[in-house]
Amino acid sequence: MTDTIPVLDLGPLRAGVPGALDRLGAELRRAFTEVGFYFVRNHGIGQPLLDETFEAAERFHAQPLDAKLAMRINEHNIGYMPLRGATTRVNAVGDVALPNANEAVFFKRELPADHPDVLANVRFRGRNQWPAGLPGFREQVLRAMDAFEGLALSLLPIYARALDKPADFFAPFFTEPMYTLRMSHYPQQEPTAPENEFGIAPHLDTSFMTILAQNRIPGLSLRLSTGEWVDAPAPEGALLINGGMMLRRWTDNRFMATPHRVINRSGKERYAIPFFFDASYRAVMAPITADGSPGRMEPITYPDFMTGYQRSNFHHAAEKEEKIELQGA
Ligand SMILES: O=C(O)CCC(=O)C(=O)O
Ligand SMILES: [Fe+2]
Repeated sequence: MTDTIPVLDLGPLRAGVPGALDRLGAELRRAFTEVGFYFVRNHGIGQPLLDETFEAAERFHAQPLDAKLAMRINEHNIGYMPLRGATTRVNAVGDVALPNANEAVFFKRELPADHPDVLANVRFRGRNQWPAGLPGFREQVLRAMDAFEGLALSLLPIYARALDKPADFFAPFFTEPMYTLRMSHYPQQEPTAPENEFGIAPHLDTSFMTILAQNRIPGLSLRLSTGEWVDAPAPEGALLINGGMMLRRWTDNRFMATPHRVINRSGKERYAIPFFFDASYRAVMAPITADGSPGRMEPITYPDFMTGYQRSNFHHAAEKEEKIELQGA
């Protein structure tokens, strides 16, 4: 399986070796036309930072339920989503009836109280909610998000070259990228749990790029283009990266978004810290076609895309959307 998922070594690029960018671009193109996932090595994010972020996720979820519910997820998609708070209804590979067996908390870029988007209550531009009783937690989350953002930005020239664009092609779209750090807790699923109960059901991410730190507890699997589900390997020191629906759409379906799922029958508690990375809030993403033609999809922004998606997948969003629609009616 490590044979199947390409491994991109960022060492030569970071060392400024001539030709490294174009070589990585070719490898990335292959990754996104054949698999939809790739590993990066020599990515520059230290293992201690990742370990401490996993620990922070564990500390967060170990709090009493009341403390977590005090920062319940809101219309900005920031805060705590209780166990079985989401059912994967769209993008699924099969029919999924049961809510996902995970609880999660979501953080976005830290915005000051007087930021114009905060003052105007612009959707998905709200302030983070932080737990009251966890010293050092906020700082840890901010450190992790900074590190993941830095890595994601450093990969953009590779994406540009993979699409035969100049290295700085993506820069104007990512002046203040949107991102979300999700800290998930997958309780052990009982051996007697129904077949169609998942930690997270088969889905596509919405993102342009998802960075996933290696997990010591297995459970993640991917669906190859052959239709076969395979367990994701976890090579030491590497990070797993995939593209979601935004990448697929923006590349006019040239780059694939690959279905994946989690089942936690490991007999242990499992935590995950995926980082979802997208263009700036107001960036207009018109299809990047091979021949410069307009492409199949309409140009779209992050909020327009996300509001369409949210309506179908998150229970809290569905309720909110209904209220919003009623207000507008
Ligand atoms: O828990 C994992 O390993 C992956 C989680 C995932 O696919 C997601 O949160 O979108
Ligand atoms: Fe995912």
